[in-house]
Amino acid sequence: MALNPVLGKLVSKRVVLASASPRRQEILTNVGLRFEVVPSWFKETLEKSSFAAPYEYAIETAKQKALEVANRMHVKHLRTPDVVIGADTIVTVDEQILEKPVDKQDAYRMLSRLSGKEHSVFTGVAIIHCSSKGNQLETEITDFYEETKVKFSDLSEELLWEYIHSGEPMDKAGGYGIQALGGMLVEYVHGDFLNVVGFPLNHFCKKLAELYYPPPKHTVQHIKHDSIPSVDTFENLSDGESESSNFTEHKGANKLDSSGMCPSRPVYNCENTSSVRTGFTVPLGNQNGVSESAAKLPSKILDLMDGFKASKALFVASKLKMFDYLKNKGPLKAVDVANEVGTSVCGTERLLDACVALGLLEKTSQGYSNTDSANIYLTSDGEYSLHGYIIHSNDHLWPLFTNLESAVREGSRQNHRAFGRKAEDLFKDYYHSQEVKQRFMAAMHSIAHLTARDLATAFDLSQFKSTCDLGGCTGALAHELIQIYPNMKVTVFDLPEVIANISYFQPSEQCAAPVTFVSGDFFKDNLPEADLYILSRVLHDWPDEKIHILLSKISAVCKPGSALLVAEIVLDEQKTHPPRAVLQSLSMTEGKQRSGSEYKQLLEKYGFTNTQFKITGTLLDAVLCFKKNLSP
Ligand SMILES: O=c1[nH]cc([C@@H]2O[C@H](COP(=O)(O)OP(=O)(O)OP(=O)(O)O)[C@@H](O)[C@H]2O)c(=O)[nH]1
Repeated sequence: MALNPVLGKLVSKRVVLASASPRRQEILTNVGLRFEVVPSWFKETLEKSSFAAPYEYAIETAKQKALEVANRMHVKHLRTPDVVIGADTIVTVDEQILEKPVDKQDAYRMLSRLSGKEHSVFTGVAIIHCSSKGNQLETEITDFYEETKVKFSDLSEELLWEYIHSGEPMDKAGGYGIQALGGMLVEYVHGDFLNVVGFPLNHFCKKLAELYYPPPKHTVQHIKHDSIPSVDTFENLSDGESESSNFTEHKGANKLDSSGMCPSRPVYNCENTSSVRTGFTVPLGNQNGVSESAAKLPSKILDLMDGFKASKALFVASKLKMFDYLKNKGPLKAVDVANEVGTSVCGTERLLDACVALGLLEKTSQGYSNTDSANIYLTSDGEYSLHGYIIHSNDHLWPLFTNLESAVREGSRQNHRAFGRKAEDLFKDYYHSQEVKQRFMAAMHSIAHLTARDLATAFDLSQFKSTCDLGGCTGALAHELIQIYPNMKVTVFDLPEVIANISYFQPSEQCAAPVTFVSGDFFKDNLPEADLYILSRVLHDWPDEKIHILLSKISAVCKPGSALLVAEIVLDEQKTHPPRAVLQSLSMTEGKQRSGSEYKQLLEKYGFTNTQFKITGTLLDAVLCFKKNLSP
């Protein structure tokens, strides 16, 4: 293994990544580095004009980020790390430094500036080796930077705004994420791709190699300056020599080669690109009988007009368990499915064809069969089955949405219209009718199981010895936590009616440490003791008075340094994205969805600080905050 030895040098050290960037965490995790994440509190406010070159600014910011964490850990937490890594990514164009956009207008300004041009992405990295002499923190700093050139195509206004509304630009230098949707804007990349994403892994490994394996003089000529030494090279080098702390400062080791901004040619415009959906043109006869390419079909609007039909087709096929039959017995002809399910042949054929059109099924001369996604997500026993949530959507949400107009007119829940009962009675029903109870739990379990891994790994939670998932229902997240953190004791706290029905949802293979289920009402009863509390998909459901009761109770039992992990969809600051959250709130009147700053404010009110966000872009985002230390 030629790759491991460099990073292997860090195995026995307490390594801290002083960054909240999920991309940096991912890049380093992917290569097997073990580290704690302690995001830096250093504000990126250094005076840019005081630096001769942009990379100097990025390096200095990276250094300050890492130093802040090293100092904080040493002084406040009395834990001196061995190595702290800090990084800062910036974009430069027209001699201007662009960081993360502060709002959508700012993102627009940045992206329109980058449109059609080549720009540079610099990531400054600081590697700080720490030691404690007496009470003093001693540091040895190594830093470097990497430059990558990126050229954007010409971006149309429509594309720019669509991209901005996706929410992707907001936490990214220069307002784009090359690793995701932003990749569509890029014509070419010259240099290290990962440097653009936020961490120049290759250069980092070379630096580690320089630090831990400084070449003895006689071998210098055998090691290419810009190569990561291979195993052979390592074996030829003496560890004893390299182990000494002869870390040198490599300040601004490379020079900015040129500004290299060349004017661009219009090459790529989404309006003309068939791979990007903007609608298509149809020839229309004009008044003179001459056909002209005129009206663009508004494909988005047409899709929305049909959306409810597609949803209902999915719901009905799920309710009739067609995906289950096809998984077990497919491919099947429509008549066979109809016989299995007990439905009409003509109706079944239409529904199956609709599912093919929607990409849920495949149709061949042998009959209909499930797509891979249908097997995984739509069958009731699929690995990540959404069946429970789909049935909940059909039986519960659909009737509520049917009464949306009345909800908007009256500003109130429509349970009485949809179900002939008030909301509270209905909620009680969930726990009185066995069928409704199972349906509701299956729905919650579907989403919890699907999102569990993302949530459990959104932050490094290994510091917490005990966790309590409040309203954790079937324990889907709890089981995942134990898989990932085998030393963690996890308790699920939920209503007695829920706990009584969890057995069906337990994994067949038990983890090393079983999840503990405790029944109680989190608004009334004492909460189990824990270092970390979790509220997943709870806060959005309740009115402010209830949230006040719940957060006051959690705050009261949390010791300083304990934490609360909230899993919700976090709205952007305009509160219009992502659409899933905004649409979900149409059926609520008591609870509400919140933006990042609203969550931060709410949590601070109950003594939780250092709020960190992980916007996953999937079903749930994660917010981690810590109970404030008592003032000395
Ligand atoms: O193509 C991409 N370009 C940039 C990014 C991400 O952008 C940010 C850059 O911001 P910064 O260096 O200040 O880092 P933060 O996220 O604020 O975290 P710190 O706690 O380290 O300050 C960075 O996250 C890149 O990953 C991208 O994702 N794609």
